[in-house]
Amino acid sequence: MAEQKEAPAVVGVRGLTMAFGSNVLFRDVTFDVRKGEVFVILGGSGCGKSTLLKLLIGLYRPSEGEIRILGENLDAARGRERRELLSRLGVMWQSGALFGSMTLLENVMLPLEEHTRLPRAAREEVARVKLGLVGLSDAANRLPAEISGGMAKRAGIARAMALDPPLLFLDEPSAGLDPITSAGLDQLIRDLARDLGTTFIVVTHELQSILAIGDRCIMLDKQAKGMIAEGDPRELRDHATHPTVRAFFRREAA
Ligand SMILES: Nc1ncnc2c1ncn2[C@@H]1O[C@H](COP(=O)(O)OP(=O)(O)OP(=O)(O)O)[C@@H](O)[C@H]1O
Repeated sequence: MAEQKEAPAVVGVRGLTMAFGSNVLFRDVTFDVRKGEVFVILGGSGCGKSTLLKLLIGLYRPSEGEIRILGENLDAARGRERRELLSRLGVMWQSGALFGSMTLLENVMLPLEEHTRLPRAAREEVARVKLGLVGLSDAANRLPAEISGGMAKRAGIARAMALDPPLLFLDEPSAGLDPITSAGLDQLIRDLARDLGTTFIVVTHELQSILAIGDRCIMLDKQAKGMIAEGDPRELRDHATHPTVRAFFRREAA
């Protein structure tokens, strides 16, 4: 979409290298994520997708390179400045990571309790709105054990959106879901990106999801220890020449 090419970068990664001891996961990774797009990080098992996500949300520090988030240099931000920057990022982990002893409503209220001074009634109202956005209004008083896997993911997204983050990170959202539930979640992600203008960064290796939700993607590769593709997933499927990229998008053996 033309207007998305014009949109400002909300994430800027330059020359990013990450190693654990002598184990270099990837080198010299460079990309931008533009406001309002659904950006997918993909690649085979062990190539460093989750590690890249953790770098972007400040859980790890890079071995080399620069990460700019919402215009700020993440590594240079310290103390309160860093905490404030990180509190503007919403994250949904693979399992949904809901607290089992709390209702869905209480789970979504939790970040509001931690990061705002809103009175209880206002926190509850905001949380109900978020549950409504993900289609869970009727399940507000249920416990995580009483809902399906797909609902747990939706609740995880509602909680990640509690503070209206401009940037939302999703770690393997379709993991463990059947294809129909997974397609419903993809539709939700697209709707939220379109209606709220939220930027999504999604780690996944589900080809159907990538094609359904991704405006752009990057592909990491374990052998290459870095990025081997960047672009519109549909164009990569149709035109990529790199054998690993072609194999992935065309579901061929590499
Ligand atoms: N905290 C850590 N300490 C040491 N090594 C780590 C750590 N985290 C990850 N690694 C190494 O990085 C590799 C890649 O891990 P990562 O979880 O980022 O991959 P991934 O692409 O998300 O894989 P998957 O799709 O299987 O989840 C691991 O195989 C491991 O060797």
